Amino acid sequence: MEFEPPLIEVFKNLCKTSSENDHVAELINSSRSKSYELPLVDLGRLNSGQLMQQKECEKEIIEASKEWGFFQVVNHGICEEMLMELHEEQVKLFRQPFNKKSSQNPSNSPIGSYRWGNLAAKSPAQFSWSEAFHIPVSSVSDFAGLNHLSSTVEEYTKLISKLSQKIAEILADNIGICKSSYQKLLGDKVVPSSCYLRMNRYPPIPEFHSEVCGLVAHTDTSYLTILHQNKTGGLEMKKDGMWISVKPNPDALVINIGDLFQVLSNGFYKSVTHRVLTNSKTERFSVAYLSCPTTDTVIRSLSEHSIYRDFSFGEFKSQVQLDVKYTGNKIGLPGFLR
Ligand SMILES: O=C(O)CCC(=O)C(=O)O
Ligand SMILES: [Fe+2]
Repeated sequence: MEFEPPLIEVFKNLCKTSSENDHVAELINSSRSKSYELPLVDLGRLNSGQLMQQKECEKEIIEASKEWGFFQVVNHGICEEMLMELHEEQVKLFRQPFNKKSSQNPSNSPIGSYRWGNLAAKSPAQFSWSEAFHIPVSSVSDFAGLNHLSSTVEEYTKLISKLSQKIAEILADNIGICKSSYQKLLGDKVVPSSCYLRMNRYPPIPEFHSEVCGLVAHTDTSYLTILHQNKTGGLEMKKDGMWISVKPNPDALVINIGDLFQVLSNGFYKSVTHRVLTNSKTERFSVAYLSCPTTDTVIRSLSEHSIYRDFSFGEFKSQVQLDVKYTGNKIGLPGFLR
């Protein structure tokens, strides 16, 4: 099929050249993961006009961010029709010929970039059986034009940006970031050119390779990520050393804490490792919105006893890119401890 990236060829080569081939199966162990229900938060209460309900909802968001780093939300203000249209546009986007998709590849392109597999992978265990478009929010409209997508993608991005800001305000307020500091740390710094929409597609994988990840284990380089997943499961998060699968709920969006909120809160909120498993029968789609600041933003906790040294977001991103290039893996926050 002309839309499929040549994942199998690259993966086979990686298997040939890698001595770790025999150990891939150790990494997945998908049959041992548990299917828990993540905390489910009804956001309808935030605008109910009832102070008690609003506070209760905020408390649940804070508790889930602290205990799980992951939660699902319903009554988030994005209607089912829009989510269905978003999905259809996404299918259309990925059904374009591979050559056209990969021509949108330059990583410094302001309009967005296309990734498939993981060309930095040093072993099969580091390979991601997926393709993705990474689009700065400020370029969503140009990107949609270039790929003949409807205005739904832009409308979705506007709504999800607002939702992300609301959740960020609640989390920041709880860790003592007052309105004026919030503006300096997040409000003025989280702008459309620094936030991203990541559209992911996970093609079905031949059964004999089912030990390969759709997306290798990672934490998100963001303040917050809000994810819409289609009905095909596969997302797993790590809790207490166990992989837990995040069952798709058609009414819900998945929110997870990224590395930057973990630093801001000095480890109170958890940026949790997650990954995506592959499926031999059905393809999976997801759209992740990543809220990020401008590269010059200094990331620091307000605590006097911060466990992380101060760093700019640009420095953090560059380090992540270097680590992936040289080791095949993201190291992330452990490299920024004091
Ligand atoms: O597809 C998913 O469920 C997860 C995607 C993800 O973790 C990411 O894009 O960072
Ligand atoms: Fe992620």
